[in-house]
Amino acid sequence: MAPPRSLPNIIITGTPGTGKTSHAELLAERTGLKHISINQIVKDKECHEGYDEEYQSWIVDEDKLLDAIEDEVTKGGCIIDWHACDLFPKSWIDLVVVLRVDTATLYDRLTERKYPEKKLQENIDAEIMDVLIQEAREAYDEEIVVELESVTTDQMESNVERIEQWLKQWKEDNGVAT
Ligand SMILES: Nc1ncnc2c1ncn2[C@@H]1O[C@H](COP(=O)(O)OP(=O)(O)OP(=O)(O)O)[C@@H](O)[C@H]1O
Repeated sequence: MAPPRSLPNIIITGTPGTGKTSHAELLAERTGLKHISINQIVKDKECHEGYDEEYQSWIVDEDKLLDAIEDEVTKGGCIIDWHACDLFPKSWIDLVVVLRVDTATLYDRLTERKYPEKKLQENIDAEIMDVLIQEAREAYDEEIVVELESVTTDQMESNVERIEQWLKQWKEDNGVAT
C-alpha cells in the first residue's frame, strides 16, 4: 500500500558526531526536502523536562516532541536528524539511514566538541556496540534500514548521492512527478 504522502520521510541517525547534521543539510540542499533538526526543536519548542548538567544535554519529553513535529512530518518530505530513532512511529518513516564511523574518528570528533569524559566514553561504547543500528533494525522493517560509513567527505558525498537516487526511485514508484 502506498504511504499517504507525496514525498517520503527519511531519518538520518547515528551516534553523536557521526555526521547526521552534515548529511541532512547537504541532502536538504540537494533535494529540497526539509531538514528537521530534533536538537533544535527540543530547544526551541521546549520539548524537554530540564537540562542534565552532567551530560550537558536536554532531557527530552518524547510525547511533547512527537506532538510538536507530527503535523509537519505526516505531510511528508522531511529529513529527521537525531541520535535516536525508535520513538518515531513506523507509519511516518520510509527510510532510516544509520551513519557509522570508526572509534578513532569518533573520539577525535567528540573531543573536538569538548564532550564531558563520561558522555564521550558512553557514546564511543554505543558506537562500538552497534546500539543505533540495532535500535533501527528492531523498530523498522529491515529493508528500509541502511547503514552507511561517514568517515570521509567523499563518503558523505556518495552517501547523499545514494539517498538522492533512492528518493528518485521512491517518486517513480509512487507516481510523483520529478
Ligand atoms: N563524512 C564525513 N567526513 C568528514 N567529516 C565529517 C563527516 N561527517 C561528519 N564530519 C565532521 O564531524 C563533525 C560532526 O558532524 P555532525 O555535526 O554532522 O555530526 P552529528 O552526528 O550531527 O552530531 P550531533 O549528534 O552531536 O549533532 C563535524 O565537524 C563534521 O564536519
